[in-house]
Amino acid sequence: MDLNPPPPKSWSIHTRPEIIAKYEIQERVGSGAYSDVYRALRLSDNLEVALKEVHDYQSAFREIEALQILQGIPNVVVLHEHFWREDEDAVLVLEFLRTDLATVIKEAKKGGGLQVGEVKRWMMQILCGVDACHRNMVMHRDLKPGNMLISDNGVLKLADFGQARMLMEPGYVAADANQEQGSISKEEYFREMDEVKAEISLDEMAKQTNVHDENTSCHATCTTGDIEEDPFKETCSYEAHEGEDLRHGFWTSCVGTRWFRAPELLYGSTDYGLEVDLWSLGCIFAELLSLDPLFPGNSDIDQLGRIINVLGNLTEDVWPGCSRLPDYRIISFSKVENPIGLEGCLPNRARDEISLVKKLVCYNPASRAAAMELLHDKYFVEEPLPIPISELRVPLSKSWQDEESPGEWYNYNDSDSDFDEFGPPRVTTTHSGFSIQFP
Ligand SMILES: Nc1ncnc2c1ncn2[C@@H]1O[C@H](COP(=O)(O)OP(=O)(O)OP(=O)(O)O)[C@@H](O)[C@H]1O
Repeated sequence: MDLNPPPPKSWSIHTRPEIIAKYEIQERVGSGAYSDVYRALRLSDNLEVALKEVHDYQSAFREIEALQILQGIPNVVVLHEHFWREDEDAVLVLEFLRTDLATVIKEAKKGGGLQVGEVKRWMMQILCGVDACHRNMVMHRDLKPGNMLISDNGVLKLADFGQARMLMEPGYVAADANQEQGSISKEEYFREMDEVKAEISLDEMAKQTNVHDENTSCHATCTTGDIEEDPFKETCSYEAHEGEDLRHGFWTSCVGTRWFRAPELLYGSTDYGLEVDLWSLGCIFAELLSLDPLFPGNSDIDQLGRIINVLGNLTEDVWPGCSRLPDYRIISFSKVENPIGLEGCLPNRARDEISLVKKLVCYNPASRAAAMELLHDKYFVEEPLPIPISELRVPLSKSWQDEESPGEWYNYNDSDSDFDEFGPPRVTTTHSGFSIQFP
């Protein structure tokens, strides 16, 4: 159902002379946790663009940096230019993309479904985009169908890099569906990422001060370094701006949209990597196959509960080392005797489709297949073949907000609501504090 957009959070874009001198603002077409997005025309040539006014410093910084690194990659949204002056919100000028993968799924569910050849072509485009991000050591951290925008001619583009992290200096070869891959192996890029993370000393981290904006969300953090420095002084960097909790590691676990959030994040990991994107990919692929979200949790505990009901309990047998996850001993679930398995979530789907999802939706991050590997999966070269991009059915517009969406960051910090929704927990005291068990 298309609903009217809520009122914009700011009208400042209409009063910015440097913007209205170059663009004619048409209408607001979307908004997110930190942004308002407008359709506009570039006065010089009438090109349709999206003006994304970002109300959060860190989010703007990350998005601009990631899009600059990923410039020229066919499956990533184009950043034409940006405006960002002191004391003003950043405004990103992006290519305008009318619809998204969430709308494709919604339309398919309304009637007709998706043909296997269509599913394969959407998947391949997603894989090309994610592979390019990972080759450039960009961890997106918020992959979901609504962040996969689609052009009128069927090209899918990853968007919304406001939560992305740059893991190291860019320079890897961009992925292209028609190009031979292999300039860097999965092992290499995960190893290099680990090395880079190891190089960041805790001393350096300790110099940083987090500034939490309680009115926005738990990932709205920045550092004193951020504020003082010109954000674009360095063309590339590995930023150690996170580290909310130096006892654990370098990253915040508070990222991504719940339904697509990897179990290591749900268990509070701060030492995770590109594999969190691979989990999200698996959830998106399952949704393309079933037209329903794989794990539509209504709280973080419910999210974990749903995953456990499908994959079984998380134990050292399935993921050696999982018991060291920060919240592993705090949140425990009763034994699930008969997990339904991914087969149970994808009835009527072929074995090779389920096995593709299994390569991504698995507890142990090290077992998840890299995007590059999946691009070479036999699934994509077997009949029925992926249909040409020009034959994809593209919705004419985007459904506004999904009424059933998990509400992104809504109530993330409200742990009480999580517990209420899941059922009565059993709380016991332990030598290190307490433990909560859910039925
Ligand atoms: N390039 C674009 N072309 C057309 N519409 C866009 C574009 N970029 C964003 N939008 C629209 O604006 C909405 C908000 O954008 P986006 O998701 O990037 O913002 P956000 O504040 O980072 O969101 P989120 O709350 O998901 O983190 C999107 O759902 C989409 O509808």
